[in-house]
Amino acid sequence: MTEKDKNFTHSGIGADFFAGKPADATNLKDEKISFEVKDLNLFYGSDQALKNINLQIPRYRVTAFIGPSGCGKSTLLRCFNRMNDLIDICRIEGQILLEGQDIHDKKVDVVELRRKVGMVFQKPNPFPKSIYENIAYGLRLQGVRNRSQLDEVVEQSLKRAALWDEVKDRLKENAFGLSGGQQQRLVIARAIAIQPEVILLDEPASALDPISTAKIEELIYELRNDYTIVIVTHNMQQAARVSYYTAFLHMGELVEFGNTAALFTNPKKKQTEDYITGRYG
Ligand SMILES: Nc1ncnc2c1ncn2[C@@H]1O[C@H](COP(=O)(O)OP(=O)(O)OP(=O)(O)O)[C@@H](O)[C@H]1O
Repeated sequence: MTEKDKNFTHSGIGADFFAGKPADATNLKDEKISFEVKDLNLFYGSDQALKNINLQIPRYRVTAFIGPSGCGKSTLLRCFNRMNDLIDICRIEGQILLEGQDIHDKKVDVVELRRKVGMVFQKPNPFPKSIYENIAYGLRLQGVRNRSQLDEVVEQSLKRAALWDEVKDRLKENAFGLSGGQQQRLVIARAIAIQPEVILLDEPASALDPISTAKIEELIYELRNDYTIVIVTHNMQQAARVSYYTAFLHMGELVEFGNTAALFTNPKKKQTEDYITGRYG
């Protein structure tokens, strides 16, 4: 370990953490891109929360957003499925392209955008329905009535979310009877059931105990090759464990974006280094 690497042990993440992981296995320029953010500025009333963000989110990779409280991580995440549309005082300038299509274009159906870009929040939010109906809900909205088709999707989605074995004998029970960690995996299964391309995770494990957190992290790892995943996290170890790319934000600006191992062991910007070594945040 070099002298510089030793500096990173404050956050518990040093070069050792990444031993064996390829630091620069893939360059961003070689990736297919899901989202492209161009000159994005976002205002809540007269307060600017995001400043001139330019960013690409690689397809079928896990990208983590890290940074101190209030730096704009959740705000940026909510831009990707236009959840900020629901906030009256929010105004956006710039462009966000999903697979080349401007998501603010008049032709874009927001309901369809949110089907393609699913979102999971900090607090699990199952519907007050049975476990089965939570998963079947989105399909029923799409007009699927065929029972065996619904059964199949429910089973596959719950398996994909690593929950099937725990709930297969109680599918008719209310989802509120599940533990917090199980509810969060149920919500992820509900998102998976309608075949999204992207899954946005806003601090998905911060309300969970360590064992449930580990299960969510394992699940993210399992899903990483089939979905573009963007995760907001306060927990740098979590970002280091689950993500392939990391974006560090500070006071509404994107300070640094890069391969996670490289960003944590060899940050290019002083602000990033200060944050990951625990000097502030
Ligand atoms: N609905 C809103 N109305 C007005 N201001 C908001 C709203 N949501 C967020 N903000 C402000 O925008 C800034 C960025 O907030 P945001 O929640 O995106 O940051 P964050 O990095 O996710 O923070 P945290 O880690 O604490 O969740 C903050 O100054 C916050 O007060």
